[in-house]
Amino acid sequence: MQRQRHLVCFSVGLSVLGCRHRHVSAGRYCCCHSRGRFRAVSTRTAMLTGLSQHKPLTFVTSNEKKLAELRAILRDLVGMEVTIEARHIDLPEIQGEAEDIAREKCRYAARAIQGPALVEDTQLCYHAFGGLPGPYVKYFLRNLGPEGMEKLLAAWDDKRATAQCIFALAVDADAEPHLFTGQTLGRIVVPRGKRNFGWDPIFQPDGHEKTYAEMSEGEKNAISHRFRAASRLAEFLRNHYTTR
Ligand SMILES: O=P(O)(O)OP(=O)(O)OP(=O)(O)OC[C@H]1O[C@@H](n2cnc3c(O)ncnc32)[C@H](O)[C@@H]1O
Ligand SMILES: [Mg+2]
Repeated sequence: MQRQRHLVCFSVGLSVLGCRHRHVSAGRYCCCHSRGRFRAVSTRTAMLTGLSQHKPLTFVTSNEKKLAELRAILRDLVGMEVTIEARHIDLPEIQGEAEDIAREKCRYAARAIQGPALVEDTQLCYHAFGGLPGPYVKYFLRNLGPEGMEKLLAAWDDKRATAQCIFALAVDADAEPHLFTGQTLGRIVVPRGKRNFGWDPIFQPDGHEKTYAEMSEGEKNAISHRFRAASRLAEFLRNHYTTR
């Protein structure tokens, strides 16, 4: 079947500002920069993703640091020229497995937006605790602070932890979310470094002498759980929004 080309809005929430033409193969045209946020895709792709010119993708989060990191990762590391506008909606988070929480959060966001929605859920999983606090880390952190979260492991020799990030993307209000997961292994240490983002001061990634909080933004973003998940998300976006 011959694919017809037409313009599809990449997003308003996640809009293309410019284009490095990485997605354009020889002989094909690119319209990324013509109107700022349009690019050519095949009608088959457009139908597949469910995204259309009238349904922009929006990142829904209450966390400004997540937003800042995602923006920097996509721009600096993954090479996607994008700008992201977040919508702050207090999304209900069910109890259960991390994947189910992310999916449900995404369904809720997509229904609230009435269109394509991106959400993210982050977990910090202590190996000694069988993965807890995992998706409930926000509540542990709020009540115990980084010091208390480190002390939780005082009686355990095993200080290992996995930082995990799950992006969930629903291409339409009623679509089943796609998940993109990234993990970074490390250990829980006595807090060191800046105190401006969650549990960063107590997480020291394997192979590094610094905690996340002691690293520069660039250092953390190059190895983080969020970077790994965002790379998979970017791959999906490229595959579904690029000129072929
Ligand atoms: O609105 P949402 O996107 O849900 O934002 P949130 O802050 O509620 O985030 P989560 O539900 O995913 O809870 C994760 C907790 O872990 C914290 N967190 C998330 N990513 C982190 C990172 O990269 N480093 C340190 N702390 C992080 C975050 O501040 C929360 O306290
Ligand atoms: Mg949350």
